Amino acid sequence: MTPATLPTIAITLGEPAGIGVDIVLMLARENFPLRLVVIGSIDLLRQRATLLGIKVELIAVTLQDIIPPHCPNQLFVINIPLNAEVTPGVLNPANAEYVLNTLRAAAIVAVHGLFDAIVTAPVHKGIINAAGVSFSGHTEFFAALTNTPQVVMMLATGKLSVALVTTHVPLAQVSALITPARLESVIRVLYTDLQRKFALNAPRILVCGLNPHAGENGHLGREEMEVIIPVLEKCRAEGMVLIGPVAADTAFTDASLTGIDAVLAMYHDQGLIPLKQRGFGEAVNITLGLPIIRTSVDHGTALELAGTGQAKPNSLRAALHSAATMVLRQQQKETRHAMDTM
Ligand SMILES: NC(=O)C1=CN([C@@H]2O[C@H](COP(=O)(O)OP(=O)(O)OC[C@H]3O[C@@H](n4cnc5c(N)ncnc54)[C@H](O)[C@@H]3O)[C@@H](O)[C@H]2O)C=CC1
Ligand SMILES: NCC(=O)COP(=O)(O)O
Repeated sequence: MTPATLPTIAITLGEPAGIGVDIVLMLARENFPLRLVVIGSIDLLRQRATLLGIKVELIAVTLQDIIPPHCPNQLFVINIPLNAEVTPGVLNPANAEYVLNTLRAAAIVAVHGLFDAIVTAPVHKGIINAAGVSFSGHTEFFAALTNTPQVVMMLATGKLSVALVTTHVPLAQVSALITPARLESVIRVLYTDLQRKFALNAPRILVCGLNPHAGENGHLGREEMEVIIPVLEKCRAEGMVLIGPVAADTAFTDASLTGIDAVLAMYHDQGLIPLKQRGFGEAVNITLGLPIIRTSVDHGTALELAGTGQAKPNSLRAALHSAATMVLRQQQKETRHAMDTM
């Protein structure tokens, strides 16, 4: 990779009272072949760096600037001003708009192709809602900003990738949300992006049932018979390899996962408990279906660790690596396509 082809990646700092700022500063000390631009408050970075004893040169840039390859202990920053002073660990609804502004800026630069990908540090969904803005997550926020009708949340660690049919919704609403239309479009996005972004020609997807024992032939719930099985049959008829619906309680055993590229879980905790059990702190959250590349950490704001130096940057490092890999894969595909059409 020559410096000219190094991906440019934007990182948003997330909730200012959380560990997002800390782990970005920690990662800045490392060496990696990328161009990095932080989107967030330069004052906040300066204050937290002092608190953590991290020596870092912070350089304010604009969208017109060319970003050089990353050098350890240096960060280029698109400054988004805070609305209020920040005390690590203490949430303040006054800064919710600041957080949303960082996400809006990141989406704009990615959609317009100024940067190749977005990596997000964690936000606090509760405080944004407390500030009066209905917000269920980056996934849904970026879907709305980019007018994307169907996005899919997928977390990956090592060989396990888990995608979700429903994301941040109350458990009581899950069954009603598992409609044939939604399930089919989630499967199509997952299948297409496993091919496009992960270079899997014929992905093998293991689909969980919703009910205990995948409904036990309708005796323990009817969603499998009425929704899941018909949709899987329709998609299989097009050649997709879809295994299931399988009982979710044994879907994540090593035997069950052999030869599987991704598991499709029906709801958040069905998929993310086993995923985080395997690799919490090392996994990556990827939004499939977006017109931009977006990855994130697998953890939250960990308010109690902010400013202590105890937060680990491993998941953020993995999220950067994963975004860069997807960018390079896309660049190679575009180059091949250009050569084919010459
Ligand atoms: N990508 C995102 O924006 C995400 C945001 N969240 C938000 O974060 C907030 C807090 O969520 P919680 O359920 O408490 O989860 P959490 O992930 O913040 O904390 C769970 C446990 O893991 C520890 N932990 C988390 N990240 C760590 C790190 N990098 N290094 C060392 N230890 C770490 C925490 O100290 C805590 O004990 C919520 O508002 C939630 O919505 C949660 C997950 C992802
Ligand atoms: N459980 C994953 C999570 O909360 C992160 O969601 P998002 O902010 O990436 O949509």
